[in-house]
Amino acid sequence: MKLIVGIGGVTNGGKTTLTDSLLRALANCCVIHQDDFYKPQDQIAVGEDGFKQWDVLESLDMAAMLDTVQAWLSSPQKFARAHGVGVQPEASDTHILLLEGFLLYSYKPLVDLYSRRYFLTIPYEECKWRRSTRNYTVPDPPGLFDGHVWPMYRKYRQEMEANGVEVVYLDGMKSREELFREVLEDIQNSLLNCSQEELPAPAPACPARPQGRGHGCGHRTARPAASQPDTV
Ligand SMILES: Nc1ncnc2c1ncn2[C@@H]1O[C@H](COP(=O)(O)OP(=O)(O)O)[C@@H](O)[C@H]1O
Ligand SMILES: NC(=O)c1ccc[n+]([C@@H]2O[C@H](COP(=O)(O)O)[C@@H](O)[C@H]2O)c1
Ligand SMILES: [Mg+2]
Repeated sequence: MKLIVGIGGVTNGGKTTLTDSLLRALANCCVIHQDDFYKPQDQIAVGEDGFKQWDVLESLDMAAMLDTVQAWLSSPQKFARAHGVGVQPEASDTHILLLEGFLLYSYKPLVDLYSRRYFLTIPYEECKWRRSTRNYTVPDPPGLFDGHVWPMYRKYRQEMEANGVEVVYLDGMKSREELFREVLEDIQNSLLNCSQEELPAPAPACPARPQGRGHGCGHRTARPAASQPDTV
């Protein structure tokens, strides 16, 4: 069984922190960080606003990211070994790939590959404050947050919602521990549901189980969010 889980959402929402904790807790689990697919700095366009456009999809080599996901899909065991992840023989049928990044659900060829799409949100003020404490490889010039980062976040999120991409919203104001427990439990439940679907048909005496949609576990759509925190 293969499960691709997206840990997406706003910059400084806590994606990398949460992903690191999940990676330590889950067996046979690999990670792909979207940040690793930034194009070289001299290929990042400068907008009419004068800012380098770090927060647009075109600044990322998404085709290369997709290739990496496909390499995992074609052989999770080989991928894990190549990335120094020990494969546990007793859990070897189940493999999880975490995709982590701020624009995970805006690149069409990737969108349907997720079994679960999480989306971390935090309010504007908190985001601006956390961002001011971060050191990126290229430091933010004055005004970048209000002039580029936050408007692009709003734009891509609105597009995602308008396109009907179903995500599970996570409130990034919760503690690291609470978020970790919530998501770990949810992933473990997904694994249980998937393994139920893969069981042979029940014996005639048992009540019939509802039929799956025939796409396999890795291609099911994430359930819609129960509620969306009003954070934009
Ligand atoms: N749940 C949380 N509550 C408060 N601060 C957090 C939380 N998760 C992460 N942080 C802090 O917020 C900043 C951004 O976290 P990070 O995981 O790098 O976010 P992202 O990858 O979404 O940009 C870091 O300083 C981190 O320690
Ligand atoms: N990794 C880099 O080379 C680099 C350079 C400049 C800005 N950034 C920033 O990284 C952010 C995305 O990463 P986080 O979601 O971890 O904050 C974007 O908002 C972008 O402005 C990254
Ligand atoms: Mg990060």
